[in-house]
Amino acid sequence: MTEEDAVKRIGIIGVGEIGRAIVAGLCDGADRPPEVFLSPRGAGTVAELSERYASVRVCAGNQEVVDRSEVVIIAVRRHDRHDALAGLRVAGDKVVVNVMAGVGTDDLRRTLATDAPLVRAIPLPTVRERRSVTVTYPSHPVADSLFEHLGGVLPVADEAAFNVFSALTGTLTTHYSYLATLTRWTADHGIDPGDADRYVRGLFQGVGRSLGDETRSLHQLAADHETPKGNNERIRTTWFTPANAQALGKALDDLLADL
Ligand SMILES: NC(=O)C1=CN([C@@H]2O[C@H](COP(=O)(O)OP(=O)(O)OC[C@H]3O[C@@H](n4cnc5c(N)ncnc54)[C@H](OP(=O)(O)O)[C@@H]3O)[C@@H](O)[C@H]2O)C=CC1
Repeated sequence: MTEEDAVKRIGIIGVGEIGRAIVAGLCDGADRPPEVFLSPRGAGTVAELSERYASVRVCAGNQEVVDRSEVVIIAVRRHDRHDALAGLRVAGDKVVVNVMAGVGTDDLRRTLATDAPLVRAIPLPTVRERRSVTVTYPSHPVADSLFEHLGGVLPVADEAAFNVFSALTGTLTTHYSYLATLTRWTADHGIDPGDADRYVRGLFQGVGRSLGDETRSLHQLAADHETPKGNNERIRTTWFTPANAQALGKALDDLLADL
């Protein structure tokens, strides 16, 4: 994205975990950060962000966020959306980016009663370091260039495809819990919990790094880490059985049906 293309005024309604990560991604170390306008809820967080970044300002209310911005990012929790948004006036020349999981475009259009383009997006917390590949639908040049700047953008063809990616992001904390379970098992066998924690983190940081090697498929990476009849093959085939894989697929299907 060139400086000329860059969105210059970005509003965020709902400044919690993901809102704060987006602000950091936009402003941290940026030569010419955009002006960012924040909704006032979460007074401690927004005050801290406006102190840390000169281009960030806290607005008196959500309508002011909309009025000052070219792009408005909606990042409240799903069940807070009516309180946060009902009655706002959103002119047709704004672009609204909806990052709320499980809130479709039709639903948001009813709440906002606007003709403005509405774009759904799935930013991940790594937008903070400008390393999230953000899925968007529908593709919109302004929203796509915003997320391109935050680590990359993956526009998809329809809302059904968007929901498939959205379901995938629901597996993240399971992954952390899997690692915590390995650590607990290690400590249960008499290993110092600090050593267990450090070792498990190190093991899987190695996995994270090898995922960066896109010349090898995921199956190839697995095969490269596995000795025939070795320990990895044993755990994979005795624990991650076809029934286990099927149960994971079913949990994802059930989630998808609710999105
Ligand atoms: N966390 C993540 O990794 C991701 C989250 N999302 C989506 O982003 C949304 C927010 O998630 P997350 O950041 O985790 O949630 P948080 O609870 O951390 O943040 C939500 C923020 O919205 C604020 N808020 C509530 N009501 C209003 C209102 N009426 N006007 C303005 N702000 C309001 C809350 O303030 P208060 O604390 O005072 O209630 C809080 O600061 C969710 O819909 C989620 O699905 C999407 C992608 C990734």
